[in-house]
Amino acid sequence: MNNAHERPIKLGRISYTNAWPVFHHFDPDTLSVPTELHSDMPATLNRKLRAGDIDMAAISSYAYGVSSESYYVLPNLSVSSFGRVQSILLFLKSPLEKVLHGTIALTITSATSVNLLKIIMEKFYGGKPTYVEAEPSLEDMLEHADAALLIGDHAIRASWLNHGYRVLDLGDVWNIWTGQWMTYALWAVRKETVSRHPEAVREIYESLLASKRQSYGDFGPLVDKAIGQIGGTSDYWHRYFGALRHDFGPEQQSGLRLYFQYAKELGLIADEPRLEELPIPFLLDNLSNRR
Ligand SMILES: C=C(O[C@@H]1C=C(C(=O)O)C=C[C@H]1O)C(=O)O
Repeated sequence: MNNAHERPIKLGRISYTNAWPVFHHFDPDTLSVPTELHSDMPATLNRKLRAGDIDMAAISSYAYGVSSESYYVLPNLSVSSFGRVQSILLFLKSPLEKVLHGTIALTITSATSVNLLKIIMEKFYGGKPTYVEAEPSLEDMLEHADAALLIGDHAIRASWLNHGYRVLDLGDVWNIWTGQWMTYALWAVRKETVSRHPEAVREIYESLLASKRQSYGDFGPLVDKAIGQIGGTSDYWHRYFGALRHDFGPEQQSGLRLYFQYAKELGLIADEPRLEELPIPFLLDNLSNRR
C-alpha cells in the first residue's frame, strides 16, 4: 500500500497533563504515515485547526461547537469529568457576591472553560461580571481583578500555592447544577483531511485509541512523568487521572449538548452544533481492509 502524502499529517497535542492519557503512548514514528506532532495550549490549537495549519487535534469542545461544519469528532475521545476536575479553577480574591458584579480575569489558554464560567456566573448565579483576558499567572491576574480563571497545569500549580483564596472547581459547580458530565476537549479532524487522506486519519485515530487503552491499563508511567515535570505526589496524580474520563459516550455527549444549549441561550455561540462523528462506514470499510 502506498501511503505517500505531499506533506505529513499535522496532529495537535494539548500540552497540559489532562490530555496525556490519550497522547502518552502515541508515537508518530511507529506509524506508516508521516505524522508531525504540534504541542500547544488549547486556544492556540483551536486557532491552528480552524486556519487549516494543522489537520487534526485535541481542541476545546467550545471551539468544536463554533466550527463544527468543518470538522468530524473522533469517536470516543474527549477530556471529561463527572464533577470535580481539579484543573479548571476560579480563584476568588473577593467574596462571590462581589465577584458576580466585579471583574474576572480569564486565562487566554482556554475556550471551553471561559464560556463555562460565563454560564455559571450569569445563568446559574444571576451575576453579570466584566471579563478581561490575561496571561495565566495567578498573582498578576488578581492584581486588577476580583477573581481569576486558570485551567490545566497552570491551575494545578496555582492550587498548590499557599494563596488563601477561595477556589471554585467548575466541573464540580457544573455537576451540582445540572447533574451532568462536562466535556472540556474533543479530538477533531478537518473534513477535507478525511477526504484526502482517509487511511492516514484511520491509522492515527486507531493509534490514539490504543494509547488511551494502554494508559488506562496503568497510570503509573504518566504519574511518574507528571511528578518529574510538575511535582506533586503519586496520590495526587492517581486521583487526578482517575477523576478524568477520556471517552465520549452518550453520557458525556448529553452533558456537552446541555452546555451548548446554555451557550446558545446566552449568545455565546450562534447555533447548537450537531456532534458529527467520523463516519462509521469510513471506519468499518477501512477496518475490514486491515492486514
Ligand atoms: C480538563 C481540562 O480541560 C481543558 C480545557 C479546555 C478549555 O477550557 O478550553 C481545553 C482543553 C482542555 O485542556 C483542563 O484544562 O484542565
